[in-house]
Amino acid sequence: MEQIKKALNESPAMRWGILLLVGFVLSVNYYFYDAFSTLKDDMRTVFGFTGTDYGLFSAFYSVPNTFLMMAVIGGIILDKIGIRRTGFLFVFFMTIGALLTGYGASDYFNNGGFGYEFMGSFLPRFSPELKVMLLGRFFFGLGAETTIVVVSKILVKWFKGKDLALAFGLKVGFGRLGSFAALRLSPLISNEGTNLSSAIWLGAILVSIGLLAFLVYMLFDAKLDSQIQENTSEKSENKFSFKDITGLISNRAYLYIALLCVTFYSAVFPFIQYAPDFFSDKFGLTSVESGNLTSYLPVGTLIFTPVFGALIDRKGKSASAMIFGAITLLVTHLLFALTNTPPIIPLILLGISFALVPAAMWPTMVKLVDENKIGTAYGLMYSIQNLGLFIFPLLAGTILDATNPGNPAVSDYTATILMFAAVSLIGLIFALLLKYEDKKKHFGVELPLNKK
Ligand SMILES: N[C@@H](Cc1c[nH]cn1)C(=O)NCC(=O)O
Repeated sequence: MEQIKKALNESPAMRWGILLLVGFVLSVNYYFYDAFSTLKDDMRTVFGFTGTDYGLFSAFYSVPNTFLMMAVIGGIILDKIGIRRTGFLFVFFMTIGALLTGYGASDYFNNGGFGYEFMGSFLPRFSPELKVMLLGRFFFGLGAETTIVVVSKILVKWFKGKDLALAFGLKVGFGRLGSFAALRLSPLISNEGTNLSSAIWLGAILVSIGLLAFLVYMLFDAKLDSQIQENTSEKSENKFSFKDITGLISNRAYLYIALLCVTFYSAVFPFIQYAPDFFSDKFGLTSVESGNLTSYLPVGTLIFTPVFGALIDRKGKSASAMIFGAITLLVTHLLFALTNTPPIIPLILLGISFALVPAAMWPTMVKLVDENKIGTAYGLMYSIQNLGLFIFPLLAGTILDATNPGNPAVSDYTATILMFAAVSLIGLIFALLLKYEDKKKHFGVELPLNKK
């Protein structure tokens, strides 16, 4: 009788070790994504960026994923050519993008370094440093989003049926750790703009170390694949068909989750990109104080997303959790916009929402889609989500400039935050529709994820 070897993913120590490794890749990804929010005012004083320039820089992350559909293409490539090759390619893009952004913000470039003259020779409305930073943000976004899809597939591969929601919660936690570090370190290093480019370079170096970590992961992935093939003598052949996409969007439950995803995150991530500036303008805090205050958000979610994930593994109730999280988000923005409640209170509410919805939303996908289509499903969801991550930072910057003419040092954010409240309300409607659809079609969204 042929002996079945114990595969690497059967070992809990290996599984959690892998989570640590790919979690690091996510941490540096989120670090670079969030490294700029506390630098908004420094970029205004050093580079002369307006609210719209900042919004454009923030939004450029999403251009490849929305207009070139790169996250969905990345997901399709992932299902077709596998984790190692796709992961390497997209972590590499993310690294190139981070290095390019650092270059655009560097003193060397801004003192007439390589490419400065050329970048100044077209589109004079945009400064040379903004143009290079936009290019960098473009490549960073192109790589970073598909990297998250790759990491999600890695977790499904190693954890399916074995604390998957907890693993997803911890994955999100690693991302939040990166955001926390960025919110704390960026303003400290930048020191009111005197070391602005060093603050950005630190992020670029961390992303480069993330590329090395992914190379290490690839060794374990190859080993696991060889074991799976030995044990099952199965060859995984995954042909992409457009029916995969049409199949996904004709599944209403999938569509509602994707629409909740775009609305929920559009009311959270773009808000965070402006939160430090909002806190200092509305509550008179310094950039370090407002960065520290904002950083409580990722810290709270770092702890609570895995806790909620573990609960969902055991008790289920994912759709109800998404509804509750969406209501909490709406209340948060209304408190921020219309009251002078001490900001820590709405921030705690935002933390609950920001922990609950991701803990429930991401692992629910295994209830709706087969594992060999999961990359495409996550990729499509990210591409749809990126449309929101493109539109809303820009819209926020435009509303901010329109309601505060003259690029003042202190701005009134009421209209901008009310816009986020309206988006949260739409998200709540999709969460309710998801629960209704699940009740009708019995996908089991409300059931626990762990196998009995
Ligand atoms: N598509 C990402 C966006 C992001 C934020 N920071 C870095 N990337 C996303 O939605 N992540 C899911 C999450 O809950 O963090």
